[in-house]
Amino acid sequence: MIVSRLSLRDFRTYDRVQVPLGPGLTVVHGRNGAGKTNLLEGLYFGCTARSCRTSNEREVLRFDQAAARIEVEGHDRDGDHTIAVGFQPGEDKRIKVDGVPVARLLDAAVRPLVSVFLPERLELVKGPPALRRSHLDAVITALWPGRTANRTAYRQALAQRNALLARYKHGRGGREALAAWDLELARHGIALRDDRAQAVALLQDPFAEIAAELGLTGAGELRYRPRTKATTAAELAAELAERVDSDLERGFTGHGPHRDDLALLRDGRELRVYGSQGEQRLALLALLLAERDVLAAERGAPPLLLLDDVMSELDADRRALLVARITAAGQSLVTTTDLAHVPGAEDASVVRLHVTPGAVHVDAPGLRAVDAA
Ligand SMILES: Nc1ncnc2c1ncn2[C@@H]1O[C@H](COP(=O)(O)OP(=O)(O)OP(=O)(O)O)[C@@H](O)[C@H]1O
Repeated sequence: MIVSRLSLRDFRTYDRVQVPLGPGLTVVHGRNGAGKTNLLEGLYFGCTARSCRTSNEREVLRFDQAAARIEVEGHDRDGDHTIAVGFQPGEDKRIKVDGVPVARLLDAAVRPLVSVFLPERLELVKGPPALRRSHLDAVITALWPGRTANRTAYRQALAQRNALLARYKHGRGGREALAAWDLELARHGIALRDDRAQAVALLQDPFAEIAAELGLTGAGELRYRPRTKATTAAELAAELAERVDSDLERGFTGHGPHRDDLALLRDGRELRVYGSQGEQRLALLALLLAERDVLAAERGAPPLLLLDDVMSELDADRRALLVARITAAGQSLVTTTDLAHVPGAEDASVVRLHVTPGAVHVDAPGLRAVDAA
């Protein structure tokens, strides 16, 4: 779905605001603290029913307000669509797609896939492996939605096996039942390992190429680090059986794809450990852009790309390359304090949203003008 309009009510700094989005690039500009990221977050919330900034979603309510409402309008091959999200802390979100209530927005076929770059997301490069694993798994879901069921089955088998291990550790059960779960876990584990390997294989070349283009010095590399060396379910089950004594002692499963990592490297060294802040930012941006290319190739459409404040740390040549790349296909929204930092921002095809606290001035000669405050 291409988003054509975003409406926010009582979301962060916005009382009521309605803004258009361009089919290509939309640039959100304004001084520090004006509310640019709030607008980007509102768009993400409208497409996913989640915040991309905080796990404490209460924070998105405008100060002293009880409820927020976010609406996203757009269109795809099948026609026009509307996604509405009503959020009131303590209650289930009220989500409607084309007027029909749905329990989860992430399963809705019409919603756009969204990829977001925020300074907070540097944790993906710097943080623990679990963050990169779950990011990689989200990419797999976006690439091949049908494969999500295998991951869920793996997680369930792991929870069952861990429950048995914990019971044994506390003297409440034997170890006989474990073998059955080993096979189940191994079967789904090998499939999960294969999916991750396949996704990383698709991402590796674009990641290296884009990292170089954005100015990462040295060779950028994405490397999948599976825990297991097994290539079949039987081999993985055998590995699990070999380690069963230490698992019983610990009370949980210490081996398998739930311990995998995705390494981001520069000249063979981990950016997580050795990368500067600037290098880590470039690597994150390269990863998101590589995913966008791969998704465009596999799914026929790139995700909506939201880039918060990426321009300030790039030199003029890199900015031009980045804008050329993101405007080549798909829809994107970029925030900046300075419009001059986005080459081509003045083009007639670009929608410019000038943000001042609580209000947005729309400059979109190619679209119907909307002024909102
Ligand atoms: N729930 C809320 N209700 C009202 N205002 C809020 C809320 N949450 C944050 N703010 C205000 O939003 C402002 C920050 O907005 P935002 O993060 O969008 O700024 P920005 O334009 O992206 O700035 P920068 O360029 O510095 O990153 C702050 O003044 C903050 O007090």
